Amino acid sequence: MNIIRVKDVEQSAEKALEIYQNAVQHGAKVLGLATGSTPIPLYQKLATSQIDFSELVSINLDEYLGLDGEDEQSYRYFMTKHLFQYKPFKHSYVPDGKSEDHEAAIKAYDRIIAEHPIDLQLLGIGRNGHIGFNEPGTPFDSTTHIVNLTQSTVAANARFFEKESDVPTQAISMGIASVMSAKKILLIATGESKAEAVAATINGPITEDVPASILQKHSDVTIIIDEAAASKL
Ligand SMILES: O=P(O)(O)OC[C@H]1O[C@](O)(CO)[C@@H](O)[C@@H]1O
Repeated sequence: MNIIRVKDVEQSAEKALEIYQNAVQHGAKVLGLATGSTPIPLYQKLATSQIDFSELVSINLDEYLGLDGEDEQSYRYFMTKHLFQYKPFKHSYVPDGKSEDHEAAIKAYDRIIAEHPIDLQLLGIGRNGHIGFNEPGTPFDSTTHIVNLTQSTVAANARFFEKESDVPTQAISMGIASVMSAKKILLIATGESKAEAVAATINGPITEDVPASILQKHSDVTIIIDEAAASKL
């Protein structure tokens, strides 16, 4: 694991931008993307950068079940708002949260990942160590699947909704094995609320109780953390 400690959120985004510039210059063709508040400063820098994504493919980690791409709370909408409207990709895949046939949507997404091997996978991390929507207890060999969100995750994501009861309780998420299949992984964690999860991910045992701890087994992981997120290392 390559740990990059930075002073604050701004520096985390600057450092992450360098990694994207380098990856695209070296021929990256498929970018695994994440949502949540952590990646927003990076997306702002990518949106105003000189990088051309029009020949690249993006594959997003997850999508709430029951929301379609036009729903302002959907992750497709989030990605369009923060990145795709400024930097279109050749194709941007997001799991289908509105499919009537979840099994078909899951199989289709696994096929997309198999046909487009991810060169650089961006991750945030949940306060409970989740990656994507892979909550604690998710098998390390999981591929795309339907997840039941924990109360901690529903509460953490409620800030984007009118009220907590509006937060979907299920999502369709790339699995941990799907994430681990990426050639390179970049995890960004900022803020005190992630300090425990970061310490468990980097120094803790590899356990399904902390999904991100599996990253210790990946050959090319970079973790960018600010001082607050590094405070329990
Ligand atoms: O970056 P945030 O908003 O703290 O979210 C942390 C994690 O929670 C999720 O948004 C899922 O709830 C992940 O996609 C994200 O990595």
